[in-house]
Amino acid sequence: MKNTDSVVAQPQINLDINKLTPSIPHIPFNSEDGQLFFWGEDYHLIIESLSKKYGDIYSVETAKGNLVVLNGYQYIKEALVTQNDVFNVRADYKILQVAPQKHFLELEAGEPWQVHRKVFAHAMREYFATRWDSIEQWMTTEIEDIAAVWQADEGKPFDPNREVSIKLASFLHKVMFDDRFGEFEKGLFDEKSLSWLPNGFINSTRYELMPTELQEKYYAQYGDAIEKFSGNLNALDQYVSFNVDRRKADYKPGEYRDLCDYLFAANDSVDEQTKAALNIDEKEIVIGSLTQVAGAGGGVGAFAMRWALLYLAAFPKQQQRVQKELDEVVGKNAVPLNKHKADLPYTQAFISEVLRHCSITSMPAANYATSKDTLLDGYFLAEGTPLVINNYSITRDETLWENPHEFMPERFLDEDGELSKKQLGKAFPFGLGQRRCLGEHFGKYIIHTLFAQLAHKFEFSLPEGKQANLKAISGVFLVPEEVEIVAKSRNA
Ligand code: HEM
Repeated sequence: MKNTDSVVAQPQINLDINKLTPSIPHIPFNSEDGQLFFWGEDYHLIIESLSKKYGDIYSVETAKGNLVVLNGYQYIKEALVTQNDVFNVRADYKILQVAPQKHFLELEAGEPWQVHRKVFAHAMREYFATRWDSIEQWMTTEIEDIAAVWQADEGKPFDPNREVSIKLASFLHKVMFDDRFGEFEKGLFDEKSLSWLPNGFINSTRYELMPTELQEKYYAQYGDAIEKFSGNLNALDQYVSFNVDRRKADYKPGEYRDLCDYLFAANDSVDEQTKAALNIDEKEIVIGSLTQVAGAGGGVGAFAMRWALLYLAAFPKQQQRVQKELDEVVGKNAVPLNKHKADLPYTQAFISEVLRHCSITSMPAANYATSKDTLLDGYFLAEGTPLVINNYSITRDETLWENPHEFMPERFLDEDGELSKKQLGKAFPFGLGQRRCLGEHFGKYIIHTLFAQLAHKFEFSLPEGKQANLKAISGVFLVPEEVEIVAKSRNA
């Protein structure tokens, strides 16, 4: 036992760490910049421009307390990687606490998140370990269907979103539920629906952080996006729940037909006591996981493809180089598959540069918060401080990229023309740290395969007399404001 005889009583000193550390540059709500932060349209550009004035860390006054914004690779890396045990929980927004979103893995925190992430990752590993050949065949079939529609409409300007969204959703449906999209599923989603998700989330959080007396005015301006955001999440949830119930009816433990069955098994692998203590159940583990697959894989995958085809049309010389590489490595009449990927450095560099330049994931999918008191570069952040992580700033960080505003696929190649690991290590479209995307490998597969097969089949251009418009609708994901391209079959 410890001898306490010699311990002398120490005088009590109450240190207020808040007073001992420098104060974070602050933007009051009623200042011009505060109003810009809350009411402006291009959120990613606004938070970026404020960082030029206030620095890479600043705070914004809200009706619920201060919100801290982190910009630039150094701050974001220090928070999400070095202090990943502190910057790993979610901010306390009402919009995130209602079903269906409260079941999504990315919105959970603490032990329920850890358990959910572990079993979801395990289920995906088990599923993908044996399915790659079939997956590649399903994907190729869906892309052939896309191509048939575009060939029939050859020469007419179009937005690739419709065919890509529906066929990608159909592919994911096969992965999750072992059959392709039917007319019923197609009817559930309209082609533009997922494009509303990105700004809906930002507008919902800004609405919650406003003083009550201003919320009505805010709603009049942004309510449409907020309603569509919730409506689309509900549609996604209904679609997944309906199919999970259908698969559950004839699920046989030990016989795995699809990813849904692996998730039933994952749910069974967590004992009931643990689930009860953590307040998680089958709704989180099966439906919450599959909603991520459908929403993230389908939504972000289609956004990425819209951008990628737009960049091909806007940069014809670079498009020719992609196609030359595909023809030489794959062959003019063969289909680009996963096995070719390693021999297609320029094609991969082009995709990496699209994701960097369009800054597809300009913010993490949900706002972060701190799990305990901490210091960041000497600044004090109390437990529960809500944060906005400005990933867009990494894609424009001049200390990382030469001429960051220019589109230059070759920046991802080394002097031997191979993909540069060093450059890839500075781009984070799938996030950083403990909460990095769980579907990164699969997400990359989806983007690469769709891109390589479509670029191999078609030459894309802008409609006659039209200038490239690379402007984005702002949100947690950046989506193109408008895409209109023309496709010409390369095999004609
Ligand atoms: C298609 C391209 C995709 C991109 C660009 C992407 C990007 C991201 C990003 C930026 C995050 C947020 C990281 C953070 O909070 O800091 C994220 C989270 C997540 N993504 Fe993806 N994602 C994609 C596809 C997928 C797919 C196909 C799946 C599932 C199969 C998936 C599952 C998840 C999950 C579960 C999380 C939450 C992780 C957590 O909170 O622990 N994603 N993703």
